[in-house]
Amino acid sequence: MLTIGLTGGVASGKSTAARLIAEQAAGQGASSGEAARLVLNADEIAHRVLDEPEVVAALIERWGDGVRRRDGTLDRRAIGDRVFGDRPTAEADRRALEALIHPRVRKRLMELREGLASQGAPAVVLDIPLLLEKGWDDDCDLVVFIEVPQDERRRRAAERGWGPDELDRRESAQLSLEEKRSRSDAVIAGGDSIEALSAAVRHWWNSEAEPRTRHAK
Ligand SMILES: CC(C)(COP(=O)(O)OP(=O)(O)OC[C@H]1O[C@@H](n2cnc3c(N)ncnc32)[C@H](O)[C@@H]1O)[C@@H](O)C(=O)NCCC(=O)NCCS
Ligand SMILES: Nc1ncnc2c1ncn2[C@@H]1O[C@H](COP(=O)(O)OP(=O)(O)OP(=O)(O)O)[C@@H](O)[C@H]1O
Repeated sequence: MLTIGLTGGVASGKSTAARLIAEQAAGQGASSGEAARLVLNADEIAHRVLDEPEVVAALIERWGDGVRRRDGTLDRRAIGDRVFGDRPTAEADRRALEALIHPRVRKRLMELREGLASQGAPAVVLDIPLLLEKGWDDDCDLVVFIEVPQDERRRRAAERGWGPDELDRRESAQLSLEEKRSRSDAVIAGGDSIEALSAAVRHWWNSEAEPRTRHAK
């Protein structure tokens, strides 16, 4: 099974690119559900981990009731303010959060990947924002950088409801775009339109990835 990892700037549309790659991997005639199961999204897994009772308890013990919503679940916005903000404690808080969340995300990712391999899936696409930072690219046969100009990414971040500085705060907690780009095997332009992204993915898949599916274990 070919393992493809995605990287890029924040709000570069990695999830959209992942879906398009998975559609190529699943092949013509595959349903959208069959393609979607080939994508493993670390943000989604991390959000589920944040619902685990021992994780909720540990974070409330660290930060108090300010990170808890009325219904008892964690308030991701409040946690984001602590770990990406300008507070002097932000970096230490982020490291503590990652130390709690990442081993659980990693375990789940590996289980899901094993499951796909045992079902004979042709490929898996890892949509993991911190792929390179955490060395999880070691698990990948191919790493793809999704390139989107910063003003377009800012526009998409604003559509998510993020304030003007949120993208910079999060990006400054990640490797530089230059490093992500230089450590990738391929660069796919994802700024113009979904149609252009789709065509670029198709071209890359046919020339670089599909031939590898025949050799990948
Ligand atoms: C801080 C949290 C609660 C904020 O939740 P929120 O819903 O606002 O953001 P979401 O999880 O959707 O992440 C959006 C983007 O923020 C960036 N981001 C998230 N966590 C981190 C981090 N630890 N370091 C750098 N950037 C990050 C990524 O680009 C990600 O795609 C959440 O991101 C979190 O729990 N982060 C720690 C776990 C983690 O590292 N997740 C990333 C994948 S493993
Ligand atoms: N090539 C593109 N052209 C136009 N719009 C796009 C393109 N790629 C993604 N989008 C749009 O941008 C928005 C964000 O995309 P998506 O959900 O894939 O990003 P994401 O995966 O959340 O971002 P991140 O890279 O931070 O993980 C979506 O509304 C999506 O439809």
